[in-house]
Amino acid sequence: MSDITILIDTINFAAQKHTNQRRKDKVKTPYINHPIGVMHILSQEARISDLETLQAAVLHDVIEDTDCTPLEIETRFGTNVKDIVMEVTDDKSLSSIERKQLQISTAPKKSRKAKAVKLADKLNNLRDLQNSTPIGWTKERVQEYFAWSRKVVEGCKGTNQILENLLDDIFEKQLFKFEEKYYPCILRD
Ligand SMILES: Nc1nc2c(ncn2[C@@H]2O[C@H](COP(=O)(O)OP(=O)(O)O)[C@@H](OP(=O)(O)OP(=O)(O)O)[C@H]2O)c(=O)[nH]1
Repeated sequence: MSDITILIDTINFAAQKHTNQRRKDKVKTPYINHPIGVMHILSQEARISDLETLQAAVLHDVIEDTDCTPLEIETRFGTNVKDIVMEVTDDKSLSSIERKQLQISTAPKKSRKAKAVKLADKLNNLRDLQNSTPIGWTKERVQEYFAWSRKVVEGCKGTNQILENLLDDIFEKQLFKFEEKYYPCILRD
C-alpha cells in the first residue's frame, strides 16, 4: 500500500471512531476536525511528512476518547504508530489535576515524534480557544489553560522550530492581553 492509501485509511478509521463526538464550542464542531487539524498543522505548517507521525496525529485522541483499544491500533497500523499514540494519551482513570501534572512532567521524556504531535495538538487547541470559548469556561479557566499549555510546550521544545515559534507568539499575545486587562498601569508606564 502507498503512504497516501495508508493515511486515508487511518483518517477514515479516526473519523469512524469519533463519529458521535463533538467539540466543546458553541456550534458543537464535529470532534474529528481537531485530529485532522493537528495532522494538517504537522503536514502544512511544520513541514513534517513522516507517515507514522501523521497517522499518530489523526489517531491521537482515539484511545482517550473512544472505545478504541491499543491492540486495535497495533493490529491495524503497527507497533510504532500505537506507541506514539500511547505516548500522547492521558490516563482517564486519573483526576484532571493529576493528568495535567503528568502532561507537564512527562513531556521532556517523550519521543521526538510524540513531542511533535503534542506541540501541534496544543497549537490547534489554543487557536480554537482564541476563536471561541468552550461552553461553560470562565476567563480564568481559559487563562489557566494557556498557562498550563505553555508548561507542556516548554517540555517538548527542541523538536520543531516552526511550531515552537508559532506557539511562543500565541503565548506572548495572550500574556499581553492578560496584563493589559489586569495590570494596565504597568503597560502605561
Ligand atoms: N480549545 C478547545 N478544546 C476543546 C474543545 N472541545 C474539546 N476540547 C478538548 O478539551 C481539552 C481541554 O479541556 P480541559 O477541561 O482542560 O481538559 P479535560 O477535559 O481533559 O479535563 C483539550 O484536551 P487536551 O488534553 O488539552 O488535549 P487533547 O485531548 O486534544 O490531547 C481539548 O482537546 C474546544 O472546543 N476548544
